[in-house]
Amino acid sequence: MTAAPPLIAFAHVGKSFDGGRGAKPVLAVDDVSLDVAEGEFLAIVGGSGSGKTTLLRLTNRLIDADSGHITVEGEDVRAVDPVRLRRRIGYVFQSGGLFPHMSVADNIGVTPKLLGTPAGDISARVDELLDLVRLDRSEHRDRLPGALSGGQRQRVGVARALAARPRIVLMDEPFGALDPLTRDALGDDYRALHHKLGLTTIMITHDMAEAVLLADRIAVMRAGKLLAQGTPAELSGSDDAYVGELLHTPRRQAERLKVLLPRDGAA
Ligand SMILES: Nc1ncnc2c1ncn2[C@@H]1O[C@H](COP(=O)(O)OP(=O)(O)OP(=O)(O)O)[C@@H](O)[C@H]1O
Repeated sequence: MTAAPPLIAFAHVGKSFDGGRGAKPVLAVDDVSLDVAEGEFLAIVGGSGSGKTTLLRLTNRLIDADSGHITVEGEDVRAVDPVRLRRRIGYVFQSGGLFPHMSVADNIGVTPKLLGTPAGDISARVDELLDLVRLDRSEHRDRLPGALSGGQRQRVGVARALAARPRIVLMDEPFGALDPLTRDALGDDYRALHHKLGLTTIMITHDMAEAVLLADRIAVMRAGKLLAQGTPAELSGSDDAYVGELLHTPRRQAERLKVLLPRDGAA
């Protein structure tokens, strides 16, 4: 039996940026090879400046690689028109990335409108998406992003990313700025959506605990390089010191919490 081809594949991908003012170029992504299978939820974990966002932006050609190849659904991304590619790939930004002067409904409907979808169909799709991300239709449809909580804004960001029915969703620290309860609820809700819609998701997070709880597989980046990849259980057996360090904190916290909170306090 042959294995299914990956839905997204990075092969020896490299990307540098001009360091500016005669400084050395910054090697943001350094020879990264990584496959993401259809239906998989992959978390990319790493410190600030490790190249996570650059890797995500290379996937939908917000920027182009200097070397190597990236394929999405079997096509080399360089052979695909970037605008068409981006319509096939949902993108959720850290702070929602919503247009502040546009209502929730208009924000969610922006891509269907660009695709020439009739107004009535867009309106029905907006309602469907609000239900999907568990926002009350009548309460939220006409609000401006500034009148939403951070968690509600992220829900709208997810709805907008899903509007054109993509098979792939890229998320750049989507829940990082939220309080822990909202973050947990949104993470769980998104994970359920990922399964229900049969999505393939790549999510960036600084938080190894979040990655372990949500993702099927985790890729660890440091200084532009892919240090390790695997299921949480596989990473747990890694002998890489940095991976061990990243796993140490959630492990230690879990052990301390078990002692300090012997009984589940939830109702
Ligand atoms: N447009 C750019 N021009 C110049 N340098 C850039 C640009 N984008 C990223 N870099 C540099 O590339 C490196 C990787 O940046 P990147 O944003 O991919 O890291 P990151 O892991 O996503 O960081 P963070 O977690 O802080 O968002 C950093 O040194 C950054 O300064």
